[in-house]
Amino acid sequence: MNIIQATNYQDMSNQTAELIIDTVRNNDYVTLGLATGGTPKGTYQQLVKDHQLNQTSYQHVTTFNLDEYVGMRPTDPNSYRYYMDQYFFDEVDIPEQNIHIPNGMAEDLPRECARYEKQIDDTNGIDLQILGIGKNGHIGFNEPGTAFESTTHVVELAHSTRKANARFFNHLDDVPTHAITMGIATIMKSKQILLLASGEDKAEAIRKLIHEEVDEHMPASVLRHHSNVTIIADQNALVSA
Ligand SMILES: O=P(O)(O)OC[C@H]1O[C@](O)(CO)[C@@H](O)[C@@H]1O
Repeated sequence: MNIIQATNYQDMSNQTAELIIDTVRNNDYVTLGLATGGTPKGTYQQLVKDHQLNQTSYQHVTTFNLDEYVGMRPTDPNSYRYYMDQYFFDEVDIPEQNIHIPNGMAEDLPRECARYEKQIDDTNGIDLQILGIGKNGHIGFNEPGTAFESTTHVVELAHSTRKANARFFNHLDDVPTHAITMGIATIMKSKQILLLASGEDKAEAIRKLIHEEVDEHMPASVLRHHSNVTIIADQNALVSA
């Protein structure tokens, strides 16, 4: 695993954006795997800035998001679709038909998961996957104990994850209990992975990821079995590493 130490959140965001921009500019077709949450917001801001300043185009880019809440309409401000529109898609020239996010409103959720997984495979897989990390080591919404062989599936969110995400909602009770997420095996099929982490809150998870053994109770640890992973973390997230 490569580890890039950034000085702070802004530096982490700038360095991540530069790597994404390089990939987007230097390939005729690119499939990006995208993450939500607080961590990648600054990266999207940099991508949008670069699109406005340097006209980096996303016409040839296809995207697959990691996850979406079950039962949440895309127009709900707390949905990940809304987040992506707000911070990235509405601000660049990506064609609507190139955007993919699991449909949390699907009536048949297992079927939606299978459809999403197949769509990723049919697009020839993800070239560059962006990941955040939960304090408990989750990637996407794959909570501790998720099988490393898992593909896109429905998960029940850990209480700690709902609590952490409650900051985006009015009340903890409003945080959905379930989500659709790419599985660990789906993430591992990506050709290249960038995992971002900022702040002391993530230091313990990053320490375990780097130093402890690969174990399903620490979902992110699976990344040590991937041949092209870069951790881009700021100093605070690396204090224990
Ligand atoms: O970036 P944050 O907000 O700390 O979240 C970390 C991780 O948790 C999630 O938001 C899910 O809880 C992921 O999407 C994200 O990668």
